[in-house]
Amino acid sequence: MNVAYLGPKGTFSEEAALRYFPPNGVELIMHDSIFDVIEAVAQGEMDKGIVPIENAIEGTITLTTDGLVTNNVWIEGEAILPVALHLLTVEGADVDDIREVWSIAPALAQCRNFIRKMNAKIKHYSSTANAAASLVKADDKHAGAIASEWAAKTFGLEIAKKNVHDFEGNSTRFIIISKEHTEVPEATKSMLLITPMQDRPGLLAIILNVFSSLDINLSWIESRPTKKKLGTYRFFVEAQLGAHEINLQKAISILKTYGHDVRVLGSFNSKQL
Ligand SMILES: O=C(O)C(=O)C[C@]1(C(=O)O)C=C[C@@H](O)C=C1
Repeated sequence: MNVAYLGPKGTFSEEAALRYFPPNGVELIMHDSIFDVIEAVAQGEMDKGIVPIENAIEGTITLTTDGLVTNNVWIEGEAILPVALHLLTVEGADVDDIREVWSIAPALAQCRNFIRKMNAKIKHYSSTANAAASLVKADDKHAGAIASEWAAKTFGLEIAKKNVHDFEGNSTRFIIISKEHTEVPEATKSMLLITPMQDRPGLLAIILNVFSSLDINLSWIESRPTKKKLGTYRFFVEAQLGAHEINLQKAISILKTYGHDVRVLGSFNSKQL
């Protein structure tokens, strides 16, 4: 079995993949972007993929939610990884001389206050590890990369400042995706994508009422623009109930009779890494 993840070597995605999948019989294949991972799974080039969907500080990783809208993949698992971000520099660099901080957007956002205090500019890379690798290549003493301890070791960089994320207890939630709809019979969570038929007063309240009236607890709700007209949205709704449960099926059919489009994106269990 092959598993796609965001590379290069040394990303949090790689760490999550190594901790989630058993070592035997699994080949981890790195990809250049989160979107490439989702697409490779949707097109059947990869058996499975692992991508970040939510961070405790920054919230939703919209690259992933948008990828789920446009690609037909199935969420079969969830894994929560503790995330410690550090400022990495090349040997001999002085933290006081750092003028630029490099990383992937969600990691930069998790250290926003720290970077502001440093008075540094930001530069975007496709992953924390890509920023670290680019720093080694550039050998720039005026730049630092926000990445993991594992990335520091992998690329031979120094940890100039430890734990630079703005709030303690940082973690990122990853989803495990596949092309096939593998039913997990004892799944305790499901993810739905609801595209309302048309806007009307109390639309979201009406949708949420369907779940509360069936005693279904929701653990996550996120709206994303339809990208067709300003002010129109789709809703990602995560329920604490497997897709096989009768109450969830009832909720889906009620929402459909209201005319809303409902896609079940997956049904899964959560794992702490
Ligand atoms: O760049 C990486 O190391 C990733 O695996 C991506 C990513 C993300 O985009 O959220 C994953 C976990 C952390 O939140 C920071 C970066």
